[in-house]
Amino acid sequence: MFSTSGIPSAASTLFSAYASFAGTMMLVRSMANDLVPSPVRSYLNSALRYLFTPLSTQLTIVVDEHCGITRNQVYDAAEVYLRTKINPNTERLKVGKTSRQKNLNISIEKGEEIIDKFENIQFSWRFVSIEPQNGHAVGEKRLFELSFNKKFKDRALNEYLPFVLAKYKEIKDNDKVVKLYTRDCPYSDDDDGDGGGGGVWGSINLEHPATFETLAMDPEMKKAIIDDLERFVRRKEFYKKVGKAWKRGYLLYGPPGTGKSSLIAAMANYLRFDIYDLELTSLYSNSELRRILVSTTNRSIIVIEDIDCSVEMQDRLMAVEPGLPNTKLTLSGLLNFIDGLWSSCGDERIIIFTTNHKDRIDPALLRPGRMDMHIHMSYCTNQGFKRLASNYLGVHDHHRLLPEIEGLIENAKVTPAEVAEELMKSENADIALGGVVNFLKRKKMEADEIKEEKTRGVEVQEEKRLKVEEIRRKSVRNIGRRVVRGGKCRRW
Ligand SMILES: Nc1ncnc2c1ncn2[C@@H]1O[C@H](COP(=O)(O)OP(=O)(O)OP(=O)(O)O)[C@@H](O)[C@H]1O
Ligand SMILES: [Mg+2]
Repeated sequence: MFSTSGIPSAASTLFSAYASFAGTMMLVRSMANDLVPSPVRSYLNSALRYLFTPLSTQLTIVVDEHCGITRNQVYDAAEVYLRTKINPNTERLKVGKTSRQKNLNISIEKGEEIIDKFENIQFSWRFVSIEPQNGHAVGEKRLFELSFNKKFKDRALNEYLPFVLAKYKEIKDNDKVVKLYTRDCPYSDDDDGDGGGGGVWGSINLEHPATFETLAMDPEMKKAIIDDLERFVRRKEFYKKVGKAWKRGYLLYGPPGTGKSSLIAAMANYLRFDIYDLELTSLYSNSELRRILVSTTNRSIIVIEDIDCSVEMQDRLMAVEPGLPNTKLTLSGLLNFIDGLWSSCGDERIIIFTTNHKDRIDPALLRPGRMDMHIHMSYCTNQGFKRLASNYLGVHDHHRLLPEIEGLIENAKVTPAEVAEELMKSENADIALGGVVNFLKRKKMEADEIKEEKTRGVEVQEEKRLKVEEIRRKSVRNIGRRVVRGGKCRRW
């Protein structure tokens, strides 16, 4: 029937030719499978794929989660950086948070693509997760594929990826929970694997809310401190160039309750540096001192509070170390030791000493070049009071009692801690500020009384002195008379 029309016959010929070609190819393929060894086969396959795929303008860099057994920093950086690039087109996200993280951890889900622009170059990131064949989550391979136009390969490697790494550091620093390390802390919540402080130090999160914003102190002094800190952290290369250890020392002095500890907390919160609270009086040997200092981490503040009291250690005999001469730990010895230690290891260190009595501390500490900045924390000033009133009551410049307080506070010698205590007594600004006025008046009265007593004391002493003088003069006169009476000598 087909042969009568002619055309179907051609189709059938074509069909049978194709069938026989396909059959031959299958035969060849199965023979090749049997005869050609598998590595050669896969090489041939990829070579053929390469020959028949049109040339791509795109380059893809694969960023694996691990480099051998350690984590790949570029992967971690990409993961954190891409969180900031999530846009309305992103369809699936992952969310998580550990107990010690401040913020929610949002990241993209597998298969999602994020487009980023860097100096007009388009970069496309894709998150890929390859599950193991056996269906277990363990052994899952995660990676990012970064694709961009081939001609930007150098810029991607030399500019874009370093930029992503720098952003990662910045984001991590901001998200970091600042810790307070002490030696008597019985436990440590330092389990984030960064090796921070472990061993001889226990830590808790620094929950101190003090910031430069809330600190009541002279605005110029505050600015000078912030500028100094900022200059310090950005001058890594400078310190290297001049051959100085990258460290900074501050001496905070002033009466109790003027904000020395609050300033330290504000500095730590500002820089996101951990604090190591070093209690010198609990130290028993040089080797112990060395061990605890070595176990502090970079980007940290070592604090020695009340140095005038700690320095009773000046003549303290330290335990004799085997093989070493009997050594006393003196303050200057400690300082030299810290200098030496820091010159050889450790970066971005700050050391802070505090004292209530600057006049009582070892001159070694005051020597020029030893502490970079001496900061006087003084009694509450008008400016300081305004800051506290705004912090505690939300009262700014306009309140009927402010002028009266201004008139009283400068001479009252009250500490910010005392003022803060008064301001805490009521949420009602009228009542709280009224309380401050009464408190300042009471303080003034007490001060006047003390002054009066002192003056009275001086007057009484003067009276006594005059009396004694009078008696002495009288007795001399009497002696003179007696002498004259005796005819032995002339009266004068
Ligand atoms: N300058 C200040 N600005 C804001 N609040 C302050 C200031 N000074 C003190 N305070 C308040 O008083 C409390 C005690 O202050 P802080 O412990 O900082 O004083 P200190 O100078 O370290 O005292 P000490 O010499 O006794 O250690 C703080 O928690 C804070 O509430
Ligand atoms: Mg203190």
